[in-house]
Amino acid sequence: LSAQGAERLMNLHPMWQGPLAVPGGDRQSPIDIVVRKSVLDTELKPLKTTYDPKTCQQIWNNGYSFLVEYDDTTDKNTLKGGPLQDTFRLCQFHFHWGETNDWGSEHTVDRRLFPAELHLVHWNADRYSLFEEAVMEDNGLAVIGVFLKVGKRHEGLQKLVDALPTIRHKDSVVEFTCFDPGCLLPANTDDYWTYHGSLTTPPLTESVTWIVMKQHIEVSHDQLAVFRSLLFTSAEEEVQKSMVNNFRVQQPLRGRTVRSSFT
Ligand SMILES: NS(=O)(=O)N=C1NCCCN1
Ligand SMILES: [Zn+2]
Repeated sequence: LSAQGAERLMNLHPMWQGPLAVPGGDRQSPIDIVVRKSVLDTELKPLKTTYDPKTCQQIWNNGYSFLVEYDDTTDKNTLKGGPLQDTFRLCQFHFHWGETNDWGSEHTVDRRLFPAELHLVHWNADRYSLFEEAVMEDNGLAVIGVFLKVGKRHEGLQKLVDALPTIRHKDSVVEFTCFDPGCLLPANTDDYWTYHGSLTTPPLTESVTWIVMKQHIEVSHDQLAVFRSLLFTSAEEEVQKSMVNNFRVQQPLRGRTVRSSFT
């Protein structure tokens, strides 16, 4: 097995932590955001999100995280502005978290870890007609990252937390409607860092414009504990493994510049 083969295997392993970048990958994610090395870009515009809660369809456990999926066959849920030239459509959001509140996020800020990180995944609907096409293309995707901190209860999140026990096992799906993903964004969405990177789970393609919010959101300890009650394993498997630490290790910056929309 060549080194490259081993790398590919490593990245495909179910609990792959992908310590290595994708072969030849020089824009992999996640990364540590070194604040004093980020470059202010005054051309960066405010983010413009328009989400329609009625287009929320289902919530399911894919064996690595849980995803809330939206109907992306029309332009009902869009992301524009910020560093983006085109209009992007939301297809799903999901989270990454740790087994304790001491770690769990994928990105870090000056090495600071957060207990969890939300990813809102969008694809470029001006250039492509399906997520699957956009995922392979430069500038095909835009993912908003939001850090979670443990504090007061997040009222908007509770409807989602209440659904998690019904999708404990891998591959379980339930209908999930009327959820506004906008309620998970911080109050201030004008301050963010942005850089060109990749998906942090397979296919790890380098097609993502990352937009990482400076302001975090707060969730309660108990809400986050319910995330950890999910399982990586399906109902059939004998040994049940709790879904925790579903984050990728950080990747080399490879000379990339992280831009900031604020000083
Ligand atoms: N964690 S991530 O970068 O969003 N990775 C993803 N991989 C598959 C499709 C959606 N997102
Ligand atoms: Zn993610």
